[in-house]
Amino acid sequence: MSKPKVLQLGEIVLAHKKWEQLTEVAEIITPKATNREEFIAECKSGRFDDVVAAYRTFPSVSITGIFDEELVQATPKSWRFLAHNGAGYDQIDAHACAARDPPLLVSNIPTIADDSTADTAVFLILGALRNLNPSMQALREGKWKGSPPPALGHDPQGKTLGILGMGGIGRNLKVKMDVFGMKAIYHNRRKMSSEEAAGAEYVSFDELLARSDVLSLNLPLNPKTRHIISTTEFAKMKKGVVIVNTARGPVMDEDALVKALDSGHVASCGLDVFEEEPKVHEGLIRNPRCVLVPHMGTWCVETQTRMEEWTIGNVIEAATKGKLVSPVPEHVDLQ
Ligand SMILES: O=CC(=O)O
Repeated sequence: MSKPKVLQLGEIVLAHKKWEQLTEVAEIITPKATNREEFIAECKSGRFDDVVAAYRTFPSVSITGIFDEELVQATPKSWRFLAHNGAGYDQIDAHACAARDPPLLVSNIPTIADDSTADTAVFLILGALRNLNPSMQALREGKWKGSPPPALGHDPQGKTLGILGMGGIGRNLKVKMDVFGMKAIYHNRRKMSSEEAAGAEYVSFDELLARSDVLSLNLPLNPKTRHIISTTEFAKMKKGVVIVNTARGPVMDEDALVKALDSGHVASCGLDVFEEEPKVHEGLIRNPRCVLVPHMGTWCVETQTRMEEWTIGNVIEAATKGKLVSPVPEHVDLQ
């Protein structure tokens, strides 16, 4: 009997052993396309007609483009599963995938990225709050702390950490920042139990904005959360607030952030994600009070290995059992 076909969209960098397990149960094919137009043509050409599942990475978007309605409609009906190697799946329109007949079911990696992403947020909180970046920059320019030295930073102890989005990463961050003596409040679509929120206090969105000394964005990007933080929201925050974003750039209006930084209303920020990656707003680059990291929240051997392994596990389950291990929340009831 022939093996089910799996489409590989993106490289396997670390989890080679797990990939071997997949090759024992599935035949792997790779696209010939080098851009979206070619990929859609390849989908329509019949070359993927027996594909049942695909493995995909973030960078493979350079070949396929985003999985929107147009692309989803071009995929063959045999292709039922899309295993995404990442926590955030904003490159995939989960609703268009669900609406296809039959649905194209999507999985992500639910908890594996929590530690490393929260760790990145800790780094950014401390860096931005303590105002470490100007003198780190001055040191490399041979100017020691810089002249005059930068404004004094602030201790995290006793400050209020506002968490917008209390999922796995928000919760993980809350627990870690307890050690630094921060008091955590949060806002989320739904109020969680005290245990789920690790004891953080639930507040309304406006109260979160008004009370936070540091505001950390930990929510997924979707049409409802795009620019959830913009001019109106900055105006409701304390003067001197610190903003940290390890979620997705477009949840915050970058132009509005730059204006709030320039006016001094926002004291400093720590960003791992940007609105138009890899482009970074000039107003952020020129401002030494911005701690900037080029989307490296999960850039660690251990996490990346586990992310690849988990995603391959989803593909194996799909190819051999016709279901996913960790479907995205929108698709849980569809399989
Ligand atoms: O940004 C990283 C992820 O969503 O996994």
